[in-house]
Order: sequence, then C-alpha cells, then structure tokens
Amino acid sequence: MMAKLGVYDLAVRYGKLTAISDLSLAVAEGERVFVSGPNGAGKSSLLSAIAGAVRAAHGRIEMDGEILSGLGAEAIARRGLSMVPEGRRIFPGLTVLENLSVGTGMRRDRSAVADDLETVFTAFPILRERARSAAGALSGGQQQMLAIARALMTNPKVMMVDEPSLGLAPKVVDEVYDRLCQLQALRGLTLVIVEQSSARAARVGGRMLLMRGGRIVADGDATEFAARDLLAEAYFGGAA
Ligand SMILES: Nc1ncnc2c1ncn2[C@@H]1O[C@H](COP(=O)(O)OP(=O)(O)OP(=O)(O)O)[C@@H](O)[C@H]1O
Repeated sequence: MMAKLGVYDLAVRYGKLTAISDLSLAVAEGERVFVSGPNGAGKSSLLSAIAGAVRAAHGRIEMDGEILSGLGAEAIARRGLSMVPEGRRIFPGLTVLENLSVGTGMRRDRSAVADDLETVFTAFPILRERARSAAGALSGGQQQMLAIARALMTNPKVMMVDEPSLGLAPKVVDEVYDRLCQLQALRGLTLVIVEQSSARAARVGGRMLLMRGGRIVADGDATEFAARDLLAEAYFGGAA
C-alpha cells in the first residue's frame, strides 16, 4: 500500500551543520507516530522539512505519492499537510477568532471555512467561549489548543505537532492529547507528534521513532520504548 507520507533519503543542513541525514520514513494513513530523542536530535528539523518550512539539502518527501519537496510551506498546507510549530506561535495581540482566520485567506471556499470553524469550535468549546478574547490572555493549555485548532483550519489530512506537552501541567497535557485523539478519530487524520516522554506516548498509544544525531535509530510501538525506559530508570536512576 502507498504510504500517506513518505520521506526518502532526507538531509537537512544549516550551513556546515548536518541536522538530518539519510532519513527515510513511511507513515500509513491514519497512523499516530511519536518522534522522540534528545535535544538537537533533529526532531523539529524533520517536521519543518516535511512542512516546507526549511529546505531539504537533498531527498524526497511525498504525500499520497505526490512530491512535496521543493514546494513552499503554503502550497504544502494547501495540499493538506499542516504543522503546529514548537512554542505554539500564536499571535497574542489578536483575538482567538482572528488567530483562527490567519491562513484561511488563501481558501476560496468560504462556506467550507465556516464549516471548519464550526468543527474546531465543537472540538474546543473553550475557544468558542473565548473567541473575542486576546489569544495572549488564554492559559498555556488553551493556547496549545488554539495552535492546534489553527492548523486544523486548513483542513489537513496530515498534521504534525511539535512538542504539544512543552511547559504544560500533566493534567493539561492529558486534555490536549484527548482532543488530538478525538480529532484524529473524527477526521481520519494522520498524526506525527514530537513527544519527549515515552511514558506519555505509550499512554496515548501509537508508533514511536527514536532519533539521535539526525537519524532514526529505533522504530516500534510506544509501549516497548516505555518499558525499556522504565527498565533503564530502574537500573541507572533516570538516565534513560
Ligand atoms: N535554524 C537553525 N540554524 C542553525 N542550526 C539549527 C537551526 N535549527 C536547528 N539547528 C541545529 O540543528 C540540530 C537539530 O536541531 P532540531 O531543533 O531539529 O533538534 P530537536 O531534536 O528538535 O531538538 P529540540 O528538542 O532541542 O528542539 C541542532 O544541532 C540545532 O542546534
């Protein structure tokens, strides 16, 4: 079967620094894939290259067999792939509604935009309640929901989320993942999520990739990684 998302022999460089090398990856439609690994492993670079936010030095990226590499970020988003960047990057001075409307300008199907707005408000009722509030006045968890909701406004088939847990309390992280999983089920989304915690990934469930030095060094079910990390913690006291 053709992969929903295919990455072939990808390399990303920043000047002399190689952030990603020889990376290949196939993600099936509807799959949930966690990407883990230490700081600097290349997780954000992988997502950014797929989304067209950074240029690949070489390699090929395909969605549904169509080549995405070389297209700009907006063209890629229009084809149904969107990214929620690390640190959320919402516009704090704009209202929630204005934040959600950013990026819908490129779409001509206004009634579909209204439908998508309704869908995200149904998925995140708090955003409907706070529609006229400044985004900067939302809590951290609500800002993360807004960032996810904004990415949904381009009606993606594949969504990538860079560290949704960052800076959030565990209970809030639970809620963010509950919403993400609901949305995935509802829309048949394919999800790629950067998540440092194997325990968290195992709890949510899915496949997990471990990156190190710009490569994928392990690929399996998240529960296996969590079990391994627990074992390492028991032996080495948390140095996993
Ligand atoms: N814009 C950039 N310019 C130069 N070097 C960069 C840039 N972005 C990332 N790097 C470097 O590329 C390597 C991979 O970084 P990347 O952010 O992709 O890793 P990461 O696994 O997402 O790490 P983190 O968890 O810290 O975000 C690191 O050595 C980083 O310093």
